[in-house]
Amino acid sequence: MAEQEKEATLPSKENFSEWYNDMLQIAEIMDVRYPVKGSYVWYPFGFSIRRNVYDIIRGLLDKDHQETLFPLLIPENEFMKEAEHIKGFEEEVYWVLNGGTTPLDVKLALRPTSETAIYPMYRLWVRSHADLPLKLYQIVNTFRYETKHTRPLIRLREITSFKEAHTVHATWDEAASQVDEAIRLYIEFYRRLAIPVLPSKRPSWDKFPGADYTIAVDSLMPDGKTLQVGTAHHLGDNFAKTFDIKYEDIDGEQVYAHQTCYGVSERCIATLLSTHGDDKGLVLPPEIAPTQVVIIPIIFKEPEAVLNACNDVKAELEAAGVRVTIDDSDKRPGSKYYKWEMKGVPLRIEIGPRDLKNEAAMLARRDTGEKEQVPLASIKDEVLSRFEIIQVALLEKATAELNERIFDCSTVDDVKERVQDGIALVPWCGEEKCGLDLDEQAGAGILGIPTDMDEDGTYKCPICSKETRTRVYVARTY
Ligand SMILES: Nc1ncnc2c1ncn2[C@@H]1O[C@H](COS(=O)(=O)NC(=O)[C@@H](N)CS)[C@@H](O)[C@H]1O
Repeated sequence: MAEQEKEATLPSKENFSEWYNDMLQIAEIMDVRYPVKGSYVWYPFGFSIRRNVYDIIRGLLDKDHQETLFPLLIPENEFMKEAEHIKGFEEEVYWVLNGGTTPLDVKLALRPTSETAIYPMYRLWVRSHADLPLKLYQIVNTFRYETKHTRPLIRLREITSFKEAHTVHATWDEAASQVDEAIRLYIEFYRRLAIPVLPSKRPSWDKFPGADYTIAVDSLMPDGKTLQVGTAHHLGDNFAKTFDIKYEDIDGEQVYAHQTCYGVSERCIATLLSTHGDDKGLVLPPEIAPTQVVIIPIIFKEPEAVLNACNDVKAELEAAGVRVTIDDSDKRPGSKYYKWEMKGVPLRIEIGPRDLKNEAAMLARRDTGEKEQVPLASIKDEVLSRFEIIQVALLEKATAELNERIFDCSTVDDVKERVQDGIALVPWCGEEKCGLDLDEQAGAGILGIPTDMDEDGTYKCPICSKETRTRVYVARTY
């Protein structure tokens, strides 16, 4: 990529929307200039972040799932089988009508999600209870003709990094346990990105088309809006009945299976970059960072000795598995600091002639800016221990920021005010009408009922004043 001619500066993160757009370009994450609305191009640097992030979710899934790959094109007759599902996607699905100049005899859908591609095959694969549970996932591109405002990493028409898992179980309860397991996996996945997320059960009008219920995890973006960064759906036996997915149980009876599906997209990267970034650019958790350490030689005399010391440190860190580079370009140190801070490199090591004399090096943390001189003899341990410290510090900081922006509210006016900054926790009687009225009056919708919160109080619905023991998250959303 052409180096930035002059050092483009980011707007303040206070102006999140502008910061976000400029960050994607200046830090070389995604190039938004591709001539198809809702389709964007990964820069190699952004793609290496994506690879590190998706290696984490693969590692978590591979413990008891198998990765696979299904076709992109779905024949109309299969896509149109499950009524609820169609209703949910008919406005979003792209169709292929021709092969070259030949009209196709069967229209083909570009998968918006892959239930109707996978389940006809599950019908062939699932025969006996011994085949269950079946737990597969794939990481593919999917296509949704989004009519709302498209946004890189957040709302795409071509979702480039759609991780979708599809599981088959013998009973409704086993599928329900799998949904809970999926949410636990997502919470762990986001913990590894140092991102706190809020799990909640979506209201019935917001569940996945064709599902019995949906549990989602949401993150809070710097502008006070929440982002749905993962969902898990209990599909009951709805799709099994539609696609005839049955198994022979131990009594020899044919029984419809129960299923789940759960998905994450590149929104996980949107929240990673947005939550930890600052006015100088990205701040990356060490496990994700394509470059974890950059070594800057401070050369104004004894260049040989300084560069030798830098190479020795690089070799020692590489031997310990650290992703490290030396920036020995002829730029002045300040512009080097700018570049690597923009790319979110967690640690910078500065080595100059004075450091050599003291057999030490200067270690600078990207997340706090803290600089400390450390002995060259223990540089490897100093670096590795700081990776742990940075990971914990980023998660603690993001968790504190989230908790400060969840507000107990009892009136509509409270909600209206508080959702400008974050998430309102609001009593709800459970009636859809009250939920929709609240959305209309407060300008923010019900996210869902927290699944990790024990309620022991009684409250009054702010719309109808009915007594209730249930409270819901309410927020402005992407
Ligand atoms: N247009 C989009 N751009 C980016 N991410 C999206 C988009 N639409 C949905 N997502 C993300 O993809 C996740 C899964 O999508 S979904 O519709 O909720 N669920 C499914 O499609 C199910 N088949 C589980 S994979 C959502 O939670 C959301 O985080």
